[in-house]
Amino acid sequence: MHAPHAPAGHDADRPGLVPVADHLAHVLSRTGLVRELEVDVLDAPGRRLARDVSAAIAVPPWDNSAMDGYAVHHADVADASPEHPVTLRIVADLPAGSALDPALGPGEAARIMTGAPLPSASDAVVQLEHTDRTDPVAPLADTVTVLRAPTPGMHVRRAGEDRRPGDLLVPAGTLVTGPVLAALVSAGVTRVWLRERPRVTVISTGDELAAPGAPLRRGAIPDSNSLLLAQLVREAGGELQGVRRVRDDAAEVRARVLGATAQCGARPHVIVLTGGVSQGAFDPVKQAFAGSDRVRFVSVAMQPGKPQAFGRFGEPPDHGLGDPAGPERDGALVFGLPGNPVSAWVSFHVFVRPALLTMAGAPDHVVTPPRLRAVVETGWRTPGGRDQYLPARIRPAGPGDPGEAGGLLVSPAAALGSRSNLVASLALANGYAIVPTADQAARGGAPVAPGDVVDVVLTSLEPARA
Ligand SMILES: Nc1nc2c(c(=O)[nH]1)N[C@H]1C(S)=C(S)[C@@H](COP(=O)(O)OP(=O)(O)OC[C@H]3O[C@@H](n4cnc5c(N)ncnc54)[C@H](O)[C@@H]3O)O[C@H]1N2
Ligand code: MOO
Repeated sequence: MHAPHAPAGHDADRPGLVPVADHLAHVLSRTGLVRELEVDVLDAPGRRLARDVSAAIAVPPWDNSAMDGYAVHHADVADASPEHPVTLRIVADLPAGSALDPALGPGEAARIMTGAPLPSASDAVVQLEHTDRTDPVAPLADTVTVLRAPTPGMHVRRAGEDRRPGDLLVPAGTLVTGPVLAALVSAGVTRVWLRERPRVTVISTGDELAAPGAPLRRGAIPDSNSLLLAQLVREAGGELQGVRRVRDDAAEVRARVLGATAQCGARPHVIVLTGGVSQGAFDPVKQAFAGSDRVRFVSVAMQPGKPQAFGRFGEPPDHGLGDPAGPERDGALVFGLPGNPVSAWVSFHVFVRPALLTMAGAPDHVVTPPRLRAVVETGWRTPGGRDQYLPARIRPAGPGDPGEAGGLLVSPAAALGSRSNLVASLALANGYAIVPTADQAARGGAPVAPGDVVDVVLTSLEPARA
């Protein structure tokens, strides 16, 4: 595993740039855990476990059969073969769900279905294909002839073989998915301690922004960032507290931020702003926090995503203090992301998502997404002096493709390559490629070329089209 967001090589010509890893470390150092709460296990899906969960009952709960067949005494049939078949008397019929525990004397067997509890007296199951009773729907006969000997314990699933009562079932930090829920209910767990979802307010800024679908006057564009970020928040396990659009007016931006953190009820843990963080004459987010030492503006050594604002501001989030002495006491976590849509998308993945996951108690290996290696299919230019984060189409190599079969291939999502305004092409990205500053320098500024190998991070498990 690579170091989290490997540091950008410090570029001598750009002394003001903060390495990506340093900015991320600063963000995470100011990020605490949200509150934990105990809920019914059926309300758990989609949230993370706050505490380890142990099995309350054995899984499986009792010895049972792994095959449709006949429960036997192993000793009775230890020498059975086609040449020396052994005939047993059938004394019981045990479908799955049967509560019976029939006594089996010597020379006796019970017909048994997959999942039915094994009679206490039995120590092996002969699958029906190894008997003379191969018709699964035939009425129960009086006898069965065993043609092949089972091994001792054959086709028996032992009580507790998966988990015994008290065994660790699922560790803290795990997201409750379908399989996790299946494990919890199978192990008799009825209540679990979860982290609440981090509550997030999204605020987009800009005089040019029109409501999605509204007619566009000259100069206007649809406000896509607020929808982009709202959906990314949901996908990262956050709970949307509100989505707002604000004009390029610093006083209004400040009022909105303060208003969000002061509202009655559940205040947001996080406020994500987009736009207005750069050098423009009307950049309202920058002006809204001017003079505040609580929200700082930095230039991060990444492309896109260079201008970033980050800090804590406003009232602390209520009903949500995981640790009252933790960083939450300093107000909501505030991110000011650049307005260019690709910059906002990359910035969310690199800084905001790790913070949301950390708040929810995700383990480090989840907070830091794995970097995979991919062979470049179509090349692209690099910016130089900043780590490049390129929206990419990533897919497994098939027959006739370059690289090893099953290995990953990567291409730019946009035909125009690495430009932070290409919002329409973002739809094709299922991840991003990372070309560190040092690697760009090592190649003397030459473009990334087909056949090169680069790091990629998947943002979706759905592979790109060939
Ligand atoms: N003189 C300089 N100009 C710029 C610099 C710089 O260093 N010096 N940095 C550039 C970089 S890099 C970026 S990134 C952008 C960041 O700009 P802002 O965060 O201030 O964002 P805006 O100026 O408000 O908008 C930039 C761009 O994005 C569009 N946008 C904004 N909000 C939305 C939205 N909600 N939905 C869709 N599109 C949005 C906006 O229309 C602009 O085209 O600054 C560069 N300039
Ligand atoms: O950093 Mo900007 O985010 O290059 O487009």
